[in-house]
Order: sequence, then C-alpha cells, then structure tokens
Amino acid sequence: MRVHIATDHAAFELKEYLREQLSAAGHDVVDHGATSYDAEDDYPDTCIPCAEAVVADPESLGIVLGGSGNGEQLAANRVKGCRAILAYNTEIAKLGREHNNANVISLGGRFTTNEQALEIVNVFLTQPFTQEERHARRVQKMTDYEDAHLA
Ligand SMILES: O=C(CO)[C@H](O)[C@H](O)COP(=O)(O)O
Repeated sequence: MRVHIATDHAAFELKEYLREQLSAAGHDVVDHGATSYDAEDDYPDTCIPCAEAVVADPESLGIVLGGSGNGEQLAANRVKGCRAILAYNTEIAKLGREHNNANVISLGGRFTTNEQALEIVNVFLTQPFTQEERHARRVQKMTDYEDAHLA
C-alpha cells in the first residue's frame, strides 16, 4: 500500500523508524518531511501536504506525527476529504477504520514507544472500513457538509 507520512521535530525519530519498518514490510512510503530535525519547524508545513496527498490518492493512507498528535490531526483535517483520527492504542485505530473510514492516523510520539506506534499503524493500515450502512451514512454526511460549505 502507498503510505504518506509526515512529522514535525517532536516525532522525527519515530517517523524515520516507521518509514524504515513500513518500507521493509513492502509498503510504498512517501515521506513528506520533516527531512531533518529542526526544533523550530511547524507541523502544518508537513502535515497539510501529507493529507493533500492522501486525498489525491484515494487508495493510499496517511500518517501524521508530532509530540501529542493533536495539532497534526487538526492540520490534516483542514484538508477537504481528509478524515484524520488521533489514535493512542490499537483499538482506537481499528475503530477509526471500521466506523469512520479514516484515511489519516495521527500519533503522539512523546506518548508512545516506536514499537507501540508501529503496532497501532499496522492495525490502521490493515483494517478495512466495514461499509455498514449506518457508518457509511454518517461519513457521507460529513462529505456532504464539505461539499456544501467548503471550497
Ligand atoms: O504535538 C504537537 C502539536 O500538537 C507538536 O509536536 C508540539 O506542540 C511541539 O512542541 P515543541 O515546539 O514544544 O517541541
């Protein structure tokens, strides 16, 4: 699967780890930066382009990383068509795919080990959306809102 990934400085090492692990597992990983550690960088600069790439490539999924994951999720969700969840365990990641058809996962690198993050990401990448009517209906209502109100 093609996987778009982005981070700020706070999870730079985690991004490098995930990129290596996911590439080794056969995923086509597209790295949207940061490309080096810079304590003054800003998460919207990498997370928004990452979310844009996911929306433009509907077969792909995305990962945004930061210290908490909060701002990174917020930044990704500025992009029309992006459904980013903040996940802190495997069950939340699973539900994000099953119920919400999330296409981006946000993780807080200051609150998870590299190994925990990889486990969460692997669940996210492998769990399909259920397609159940009630979940599809709710996701569609968000899409309808975007289509009606967002450029
Ligand atoms: O998690 C984040 C945003 O939600 C950022 O990674 C975090 O705010 C960066 O903090 P600092 O500039 O103090 O390293």
